[in-house]
Order: sequence, then structure tokens, then C-alpha cells
Amino acid sequence: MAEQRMRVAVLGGGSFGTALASIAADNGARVRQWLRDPALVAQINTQHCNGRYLPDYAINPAVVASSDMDEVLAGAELVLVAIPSKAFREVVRMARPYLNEHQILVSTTKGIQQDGFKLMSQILEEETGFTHIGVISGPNLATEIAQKQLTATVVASDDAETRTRVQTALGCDYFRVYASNDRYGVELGGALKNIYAIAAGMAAALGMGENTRSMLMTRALAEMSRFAVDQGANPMTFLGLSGVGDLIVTCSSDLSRNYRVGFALGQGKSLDEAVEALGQVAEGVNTVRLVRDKAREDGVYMPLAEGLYQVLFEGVPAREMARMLMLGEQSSDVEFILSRADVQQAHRESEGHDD
Ligand SMILES: NC(=O)c1ccc[n+]([C@@H]2O[C@H](COP(=O)([O-])OP(=O)(O)OC[C@H]3O[C@@H](n4cnc5c(N)ncnc54)[C@H](O)[C@@H]3O)[C@@H](O)[C@H]2O)c1
Ligand SMILES: O=P(O)(O)OC[C@H](O)CO
Repeated sequence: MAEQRMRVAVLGGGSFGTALASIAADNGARVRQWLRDPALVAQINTQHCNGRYLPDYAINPAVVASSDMDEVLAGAELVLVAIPSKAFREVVRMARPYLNEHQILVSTTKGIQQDGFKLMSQILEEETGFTHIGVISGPNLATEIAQKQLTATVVASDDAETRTRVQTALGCDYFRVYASNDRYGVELGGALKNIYAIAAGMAAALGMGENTRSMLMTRALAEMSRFAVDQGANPMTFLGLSGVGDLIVTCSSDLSRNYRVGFALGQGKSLDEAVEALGQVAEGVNTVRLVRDKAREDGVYMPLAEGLYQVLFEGVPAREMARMLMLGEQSSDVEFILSRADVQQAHRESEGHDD
């Protein structure tokens, strides 16, 4: 008997939703993609192209787009939600009447909801109460996936069926899917790295070099890990694709929207101008605000997030902020080996001896 094709629904008509829909179709799945814009629906169905978000990409012709949520979700076994964080809950609520508990729901969105500091898979859980919930996250620039550049991602869920089904649906010769059971850590890494990508873009525009980028990325990882520990997550997850992997790509490539926003800011554009020129979502702008507030609330030391916040929202010049960060407290390299507190204590003692 012929193997049954997996039925996949993708919610979202942006670059990542479009790339994922096409991967699943390349893999032989029956794919339906939901998006709001009827003109884009028609373009995907007739020209197999998403001219607004991925103009040079030939979408697998088996992908069928629609603005009818019922039609898209009917019979779907796997639902991938690729909607920016600001609209994520609203779209999940629209979808809710057409969802059932047997379906696997996966967030692909790297952002945080302001209200309650919720990650997107927590919203999926809250809105549905289902058990097959997961996330995918990793170094996944949609434009490179569209070029079929060899790429890897992570599916994270504490539900083995969710992990296995996503690996089967999306794993192919140009897209490799690794599994994790640390859903929170994987999702947190994807959201946090956007902050540092903005800083990296800004540093590049200011003419800072590779030493600077390397310092920024490594200290970003230290800061992300500190925050993860505070949130009760496992910092070891950040050693994987969804942590250090995504940090590397997003801090190094001008295909990253967050990096591009930072670059535009470094060139002297205002935040509004930079975001408007981008015309797509750069989740880091919102995330830096939320993470900085949360870090202050919880007393977590996050000088890079704090510094970027002040540059973005309080008008502190980026060069001045870089100087202040360089002259900040003497600290430890790997805090899991030598703690910050120990370094500070040693400085206090040394100052005491000098008296
Ligand atoms: N693009 C990438 O390279 C990439 C890679 C990995 C993860 N992601 C994540 O995927 C998420 C989605 O990003 P994207 O790149 O596809 O975004 P995008 O900016 O390319 O497109 C966003 C899509 O969401 C739709 N949308 C926005 N508000 C909506 C609403 N209220 N109702 C319905 N649709 C709405 C837009 O119309 C558009 O189709 C982001 O959070 C991003 O972090 C993106
Ligand atoms: O374009 P960005 O900055 O949203 O980054 C896209 C992906 O998250 C890279 O993994």
C-alpha cells in the first residue's frame, strides 16, 4: 500500500512560512498555506512565487495557498505557525475553531509576548490546551533556505511524537532537523539572539572589526546563558544550533533583518526609519525592551541588552555606549568556571590591600 502523504498546514505568508511550506512540499507532503492577502494567495497559486517576501524563490507548485483558515487546517496533521509575535495570539485564536487535539502545533516564531513575558509555544499551549506542542529554531535565514543552502534546525518538544513527525516532515537533503526536549531553552535562544544581531549590525556600520564582533557574540552568549539560568532554563541548550548556531548566523549576515536594522541605526537612521525601510519583522526591537525590563526586575546582569536599549530608546550614541561597556566592571570569561562574584570579590580585596 502506498505511504500516505503527511498533511501540513503553514500559517503565515512571510519569508519563513513560505520557505517551510516549500520544504514540506519538496518532501512530498500535501501543503496548505494560510495568508491574509488575496493578491499574494493568487500569486503563490498561479505563479508559485511570493513576490512580497521571497521574490526570487520558485515555490514548490504543490503548495496551495488560501485565506480560508478552515480550508487550510482541514485534515492537517502538522500545523506550523510562522506569524510575527505581535500577531501570533490573534492568529492562533482565529485558527482555534478549526484545530483539534490530535494535531501537532509548532511555533517557528522567535519572539516574546509583552504580556506575561510569554514565548510563542506557551501561547499555543494556553490557547489550545493540546499536548503535541513544539518549536523549531536554529540558524535559518529564509533567503538561504530558499536557495537550498545546506541548513540545520532544531525541533524542540517534550513530546516525542512531535519531534519525530517534524523531523519526518521537514528533514531532507538540504534541511536537517535535530531534536531537543528543551522547548523553553531552544525557544528562548531564538528570541534572545535577535537583540545581539542588532548590536552586531550597528557595530559593523560603525566600522568595528572582527575582534569586536567576536567579543560581542561571545559576551552575548554569556549574557543569554545568565538570563536562561535566571529563567530556570538549561544554559547547555545554548551550545547547540538554536543558541550559538543562530547567534553566529544572525550576528554575521546582512540577510538577517535584525542585523540590517542595527546596520541602518549605525549609519545614523532613526529607529522608525530603520524599521520602515526594512518592511519586514525585526523581532529584536521589541525583544530588547522586554528582556531589559525583565532582567532589571529579576536583577540579572545584562550590560549588552541594557546598553542596546539605551541606544535604541533613550538616544545614547552607540559609540559612547560601546566605550562605557568597555570600561564597565572587570568580569569573568566563563562564569560556569569562575563566577563574576569571585572576580568582583578579588577586586574588592585587592583594592583593600592597596589602602
Ligand atoms: N525570515 C527568516 O529568515 C526567519 C527564520 C527563522 C524564524 N523566523 C521567524 O519567523 C517569524 C515570522 O517571520 P517571517 O520571516 O516569515 O516574517 P515576515 O516579516 O517575512 O512576514 C510576516 C508574515 O506575517 C503576516 N502577518 C503579520 N501580521 C499578521 C496578522 N495580524 N494576521 C495575519 N498575518 C499576519 C504578514 O502578512 C506576513 O505574511 C518571525 O518571528 C521570525 O523570527 C524568520
Ligand atoms: O532575519 P532575522 O534577523 O529575523 O533572522 C532570521 C532567523 O532568525 C535566522 O536564524
